[in-house]
Amino acid sequence: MRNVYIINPKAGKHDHTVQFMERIRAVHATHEEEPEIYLTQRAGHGEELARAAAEKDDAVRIWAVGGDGTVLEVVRGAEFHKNAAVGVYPCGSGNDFVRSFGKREVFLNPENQLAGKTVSIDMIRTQHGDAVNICSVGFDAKVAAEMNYYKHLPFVSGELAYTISLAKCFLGHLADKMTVMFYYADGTKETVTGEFLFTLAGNGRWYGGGYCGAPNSVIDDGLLDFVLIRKPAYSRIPGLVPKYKRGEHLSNPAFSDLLVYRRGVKIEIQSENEVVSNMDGLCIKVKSEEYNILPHALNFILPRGAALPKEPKNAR
Ligand SMILES: Nc1ncnc2c1ncn2[C@@H]1O[C@H](COP(=O)(O)OP(=O)(O)OP(=O)(O)O)[C@@H](O)[C@H]1O
Repeated sequence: MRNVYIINPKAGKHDHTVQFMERIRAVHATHEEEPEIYLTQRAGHGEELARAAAEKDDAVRIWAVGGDGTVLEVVRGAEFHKNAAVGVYPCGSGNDFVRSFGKREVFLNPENQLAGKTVSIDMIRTQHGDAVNICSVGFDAKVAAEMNYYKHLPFVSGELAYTISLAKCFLGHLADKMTVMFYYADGTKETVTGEFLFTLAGNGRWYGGGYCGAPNSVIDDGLLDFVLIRKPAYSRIPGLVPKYKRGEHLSNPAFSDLLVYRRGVKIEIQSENEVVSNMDGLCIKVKSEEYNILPHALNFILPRGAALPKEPKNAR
């Protein structure tokens, strides 16, 4: 079994490469193994390195060492390769992807990683490349795009960056007229129209540096959770944001006139205006978007002490 580490030295607030390489070499030495360690040289390099590692036919574990952007690159390079499994050392600013499985510390422990098991998880196909965690269109995607600037400022955590960006975006354009078509697992469809703050497709649960946008999402069920929030009055927003952040929006009465919640295999979104589409933090402008489930597209290394998210009791 080969062990490949793809380290993004630009992830997070400081370069942890040297410290990390020492720990990795030490833990593999106890197993008499020599890991392969690569540093990303530029944006997109992680995907190239992961693909090159996965395309050799032997069994390989590829660890993304960085934040959610690094995870996305490595995942895109390794998806659909049966011989390859992807693990994560969350060293970025937000590190939202691993929150669905457990505590960050569990993932940062190399012994936990090496004692982990491989599970098969779903991914999301978009018109602009695949994603693994959460995709969204509208206001919260605009917040994610803005946040990419703030999170690299000194003393600004991923969570604070999201909050600053949120406050700034609330001063601008809030909602867009959208036509949204849901496709269900039984082959039926449903169309919903309205003025929406955003439309979200969750495979994982957390995004935006600690916002639980898809609290019921199960990452290996072959389905996506769709969360749409209609435009609220400005005066309600300060009360809604903390509840949304905690993932209470699916059950809290404060959202009952605003929430559309569905679970299916595909969503098509058409917007009257150009809107931002966010794929695991990668943002582009679109007028239409499509998110499809890719069942069991990725082998994922679940470290010892972490667990696959299960559907919460009384979720439906
Ligand atoms: N050598 C490099 N120079 C500049 N950018 C790089 C380099 N290597 C990778 N990148 C880019 O850095 C971006 C940010 O990395 P990443 O998302 O992992 O960290 P983060 O933004 O701190 O964490 P998070 O996304 O969890 O908030 C990635 O999208 C990646 O494309």
